[in-house]
Amino acid sequence: MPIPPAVPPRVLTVAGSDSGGGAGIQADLKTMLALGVHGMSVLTAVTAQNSLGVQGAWELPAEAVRAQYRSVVDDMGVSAVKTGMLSSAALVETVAALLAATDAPVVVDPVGVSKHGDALLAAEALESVRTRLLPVATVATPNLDEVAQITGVTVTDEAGMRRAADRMLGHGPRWVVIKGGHLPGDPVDLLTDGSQEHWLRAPRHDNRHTHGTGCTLASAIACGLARGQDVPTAVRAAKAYVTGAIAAGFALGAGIGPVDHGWQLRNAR
Ligand SMILES: Nc1ncnc2c1ncn2[C@@H]1O[C@H](COP(=O)(O)OP(=O)(O)OP(=O)(O)O)[C@@H](O)[C@H]1O
Ligand SMILES: Cc1ncc(CO)c(N)n1
Repeated sequence: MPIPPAVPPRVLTVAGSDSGGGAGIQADLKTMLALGVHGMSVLTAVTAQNSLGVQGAWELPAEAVRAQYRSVVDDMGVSAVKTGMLSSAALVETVAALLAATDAPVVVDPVGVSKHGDALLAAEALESVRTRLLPVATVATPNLDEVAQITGVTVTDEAGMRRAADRMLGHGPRWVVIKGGHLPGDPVDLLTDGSQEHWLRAPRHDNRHTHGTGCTLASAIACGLARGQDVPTAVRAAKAYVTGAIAAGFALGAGIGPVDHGWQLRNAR
């Protein structure tokens, strides 16, 4: 058996708990295990959630978020950070202030609503996302609903994705991935830093069990960055990983089941 490196790449997720295990902290930690890094977590909120929607959400105090972050970063160190559900303006501002002081690459998934349309971010927090969180992002990964909320651009085609990317980059992230998964046809994502443009195409899997796709993609990008990959390499690998996880999604519950974060491990058996 190969001897593992003494210090593995360490990825920290700052996100909410999804009791159904498809999205949120659970998706992030499973992705990190599957991609061979050490996963760590700062919990921002607890949701009661399943394949049918979000039945309840409870936010943690800013002090608890700050304390978790300090515990991890000051002792174990981080190679990359991923943010997900931040719930309120207070938590967005708290997390943005912590991240402004890190040298590690930061992947910001600006989570707004769940697949079922349940709010995971207060409307009044959007301005803090624009002015405090996006400027500290190495990569931001909005879906089309989040793009509309943040920039006001309604995207219906690839030209619209380009316009939306320009507007997103205006808020300060170094790179943006505009996720086109909600457009009809094969899912296309646009990765750009304003000078390079990469169109990432994959076959659409008609599996409706897609709970957690966005969290999984963002975490997988953070894993690649933690391994020292450049942004285009990390995003391409993450897209391949999430595509496989969607193809293998689990028909669990009466609604939208979770993607299978362990699909590569199962295939390898
Ligand atoms: N049916 C599908 N088949 C293949 N790829 C898909 C499918 N749906 C989405 N994707 C891809 O999955 C990734 C996540 O995109 P999506 O737009 O679904 O994120 P999201 O809405 O933030 O997800 P969630 O809210 O569940 O976390 C993107 O790379 C997108 O292109
Ligand atoms: C806790 C949590 N974070 C993110 C998402 C993404 O939609 C979700 N459904 N739940």
